Amino acid sequence: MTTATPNQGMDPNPLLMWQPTDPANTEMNKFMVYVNNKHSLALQNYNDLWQWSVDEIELFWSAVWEYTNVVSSIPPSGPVVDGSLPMDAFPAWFPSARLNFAENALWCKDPTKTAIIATGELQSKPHRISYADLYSRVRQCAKAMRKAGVVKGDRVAGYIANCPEAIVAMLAASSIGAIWSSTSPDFGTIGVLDRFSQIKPKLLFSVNAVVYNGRPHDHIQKLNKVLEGLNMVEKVILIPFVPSQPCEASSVNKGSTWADFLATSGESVSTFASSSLPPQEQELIDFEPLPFNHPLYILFSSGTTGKPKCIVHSAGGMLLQHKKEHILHGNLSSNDILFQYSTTGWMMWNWLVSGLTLGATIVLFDGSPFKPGPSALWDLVEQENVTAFGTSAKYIQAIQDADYKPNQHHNLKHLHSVYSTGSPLKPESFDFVYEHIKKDLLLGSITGGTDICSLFASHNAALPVYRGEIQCRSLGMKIEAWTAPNKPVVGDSGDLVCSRLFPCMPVYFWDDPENKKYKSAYFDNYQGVWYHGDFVWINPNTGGIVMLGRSDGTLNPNGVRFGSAEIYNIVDTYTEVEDSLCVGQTLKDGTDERVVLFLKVAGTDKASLAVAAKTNGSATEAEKQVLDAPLDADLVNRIKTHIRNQLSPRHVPAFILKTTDIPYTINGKKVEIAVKKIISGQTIVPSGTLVNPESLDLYYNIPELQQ
Ligand SMILES: CC(=O)CC(=O)SCCNC(=O)CCNC(=O)[C@H](O)C(C)(C)COP(=O)(O)OP(=O)(O)OC[C@H]1O[C@@H](n2cnc3c(N)ncnc32)[C@H](O)[C@@H]1OP(=O)(O)O
Repeated sequence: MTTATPNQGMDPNPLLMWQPTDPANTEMNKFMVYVNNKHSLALQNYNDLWQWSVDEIELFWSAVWEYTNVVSSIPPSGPVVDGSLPMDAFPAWFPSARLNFAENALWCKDPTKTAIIATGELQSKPHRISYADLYSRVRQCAKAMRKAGVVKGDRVAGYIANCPEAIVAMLAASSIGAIWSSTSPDFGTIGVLDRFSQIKPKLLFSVNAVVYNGRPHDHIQKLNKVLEGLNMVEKVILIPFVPSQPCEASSVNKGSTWADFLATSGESVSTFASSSLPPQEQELIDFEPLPFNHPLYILFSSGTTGKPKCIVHSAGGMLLQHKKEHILHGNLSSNDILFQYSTTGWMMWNWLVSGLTLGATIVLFDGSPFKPGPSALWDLVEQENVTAFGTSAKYIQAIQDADYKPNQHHNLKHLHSVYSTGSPLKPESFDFVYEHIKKDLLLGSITGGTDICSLFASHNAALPVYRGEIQCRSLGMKIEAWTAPNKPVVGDSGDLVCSRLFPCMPVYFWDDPENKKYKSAYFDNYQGVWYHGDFVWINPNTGGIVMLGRSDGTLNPNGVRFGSAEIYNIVDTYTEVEDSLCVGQTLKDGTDERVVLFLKVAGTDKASLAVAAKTNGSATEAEKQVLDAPLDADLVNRIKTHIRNQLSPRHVPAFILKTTDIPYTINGKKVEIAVKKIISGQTIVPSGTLVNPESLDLYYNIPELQQ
């Protein structure tokens, strides 16, 4: 466990930015009335409700199941979970129930209603798919998957753009009980192989090309490279995502086009065959009735060592948690049009897809949100009457920096919520949203992560919004700020922990038979209590939350999280580089960071310096010469290009700088957090566990990192 940074500047009396006009009419308050009646309680406010939800987890989650109308082939009976067990016992939830995630996503009462609006950069007009149409496409795709030999538990992967076919394939896989996993086309070969080679997918869905930043990028070449390392894939299904680009099945190994693949279902289909028949009048999908804990998704999170963790999320956990978040916290219903800017590689994509389980319309966008200009997403909000608009703190900052004021150009009358995630939303961005987007809306700063594929602290349509704060701890999530084991604090900063079981905990990590990796990822710091790796501050007055940054080495530039191990795996292949250290530098306003990669070039270690000292005079002179010599520009460019091509453009460090020593602990671990703090402006007292504490001096006041 780590000591929290001091809670400088935290304001226990933040400015009130917005209040709901009719809180009694929100789903949150209606739910409170529902549980009061059902369990003869007298809960008065959100705080009471939250406390009850984390004290009585069995009653709470069972009430969420009923209130949000989960569709199940066998409804739950008997115990919900053994709530007395520690979190790292990973008990089964709702063991008697049987359900299917895809069935829940396709249940919409009005089949003519639009399920998906899909668009993106350089696309002339949005593509619309009704619930009836979605149902028939999922049926065809599921039949084709079964024909291809996909069975329960198989992995089906997407190296895929944010397009309707990704959702069709995901729902088709989950209707069978296969497990879906996706990564976005900006990922390079190693990034994809490090992920998919671990989970061994049977089918791979992909696209011919993507468009980003105003131009098409061919995807086939990258796809073929990836396939060289994925010989377990039996079929690759190629979607003609960019019509102007070639899309030949023969251009990839084991390739089939989307249309040819669907045709193997035996149904006569065209690529976008549309069906207006309601599901009950169509041939029905054969939904597998599955236990609550049956795997739905595999998501990836990379750390400071080794390959990315393959986090397996359950169908029941995702369904119940996302329904709780969308319906109770977001006050969303089937009348809503939900947009979230995301790629298929971020968990917000999974979160968006769950909007289908409410019967809402979801809006997909693929490409740069700034092309052809900063109005791109706002045109969409206006044209499609988007009611809830999800984006990142970084995006809000970017339009603010561009001095783009959406309310001067757009009629946003249908918009009732804006969500922001990825990194903390700074107080000035709250001012910007209320002044230049819309006065009367719920600004939900939300936080959670890939590890839970959902939220720990979130929006709440029944509560006021205070400047700089996340509105509340989410129902059923017993999150606290701990300064030591079992020492929760309020009004002071601490480690973000979650100390009670919740149903969307990962069911397991892939290929981790004794849950060793799983336990060490979350339960090593505080025995049996989920440690999330963030610092947090809880306001005693408002109950709001402020996120204070990572307490581990996770990198988070522009709201895109990844681990330093991915960078080390690349840099380690360079013989010119003896060692490296990759850390984030928190920017002055504390809300974003840039990645800095330090290289210790071969020949600059202490022994070599001593040799140089003999030849050149004093050791310090030799050290000075080595330090003063600039890093070879060609080496820097090669590493940057390598990272860009093999991981993704989003992984490329903002700075690659030279160092002569890298701090290590006596256990042989690179000391990332201390260096991160130093380059972010803090002074560190070296811990006694360092082998070379003097090396930390090299990281103070580095000129390049002062602007
Ligand atoms: C609840 C939770 O806690 C959950 C989460 O956090 S989930 C994660 C949430 N995170 C986010 O939403 C991330 C937010 N950030 C962003 O969306 C983007 O950084 C941004 C839209 C704000 C900025 O966009 P941008 O300026 O275009 O930069 P970015 O999108 O990062 O692109 C970086 C590079 O990748 C390239 N790129 C991106 N996608 C590409 C693709 N598909 N093909 C080729 N290149 C691509 C870009 O061209 C760019 O290249 P250059 O460096 O040559 O310019």
